[in-house]
Amino acid sequence: MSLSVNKRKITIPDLQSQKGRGRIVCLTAYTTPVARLMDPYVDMILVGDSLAMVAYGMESTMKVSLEMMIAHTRAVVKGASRACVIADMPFGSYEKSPEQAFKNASRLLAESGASGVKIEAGFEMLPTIRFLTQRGIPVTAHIGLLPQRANQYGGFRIQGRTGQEREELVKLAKNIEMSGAPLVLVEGVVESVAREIVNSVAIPVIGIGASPVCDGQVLVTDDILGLFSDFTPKFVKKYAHLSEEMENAFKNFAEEVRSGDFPTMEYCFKN
Ligand SMILES: Nc1nc(=O)c2c([nH]1)NC[C@@H]1CN(c3ccc(C(=O)N[C@@H](CCC(=O)O)C(=O)O)cc3)CN21
Ligand SMILES: CC(C)C(=O)C(=O)O
Ligand SMILES: [Mg+2]
Repeated sequence: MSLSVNKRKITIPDLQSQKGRGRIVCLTAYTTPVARLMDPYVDMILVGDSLAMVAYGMESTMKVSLEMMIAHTRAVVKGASRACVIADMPFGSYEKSPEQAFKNASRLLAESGASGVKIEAGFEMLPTIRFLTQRGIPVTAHIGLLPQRANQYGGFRIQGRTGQEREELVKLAKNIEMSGAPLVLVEGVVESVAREIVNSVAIPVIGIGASPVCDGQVLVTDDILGLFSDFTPKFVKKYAHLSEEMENAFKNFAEEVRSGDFPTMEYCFKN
């Protein structure tokens, strides 16, 4: 059954109840109007640090500040009356220690009204996941392809292709569950590894480029709308081509202003 029949606010436990049932629907949003439009149709809205590349023209997700994440998450919370809002912790705001993570995650939640945070995690983040979840902050752990570590991998590289990577990812997912995380998000892994992860944990696994075996799917909204095209990952399906529509609108406006066709009297005040 879909959570979409619910009228009330979807909570993290509601999402957890979907393990092995319907699929959790998630998209990113960074602004109030976009959150408001998707709210009736999605279970979860992720305020991703992808906003660095999608909304600020930065070349990586590494330059987003906590202040930017707070401002955008607050805007999204305003537009989300039923979807569960989760915010990415920015690079540098949580890796140093569980205490640093708690300080910044609690600020992000308190100042935005989001329901939980997401961090990019390897084994070294397990104590932090435990520290936060034991203190009232539900942490979604993002594993697999970690965009905040692109410098280390030498780009956005699909994970789980070697036997060792595969074993480590499955072990990591199990440890994340044991550390108290309510959800795990898996990005850019081969199908067989995603399947093993989904079957190894009792918490929902939300996938991006991680095959249909996952308990939920997330994509970057600007990608599915055909608004962002600096690059298009193989896992993106375009559901609209808004760039073309916007370009047409800009071109037509410019032409009409230059020709004098806009504004006509119907757009003018008269006394
Ligand atoms: N607009 C946008 N969409 C995203 O999905 C996204 C972001 N931004 N920014 C942060 C990360 C970066 N992501 C990416 C970016 C590129 C590939 C990509 O091009 N992957 C190659 C495969 C490379 C390999 O085989 O190792 C591909 O062909 O899809 C994947 C994920 C996902 N995230
Ligand atoms: C791609 C998703 C999972 C994300 O982390 C983001 O949008 O920043
Ligand atoms: Mg992110």
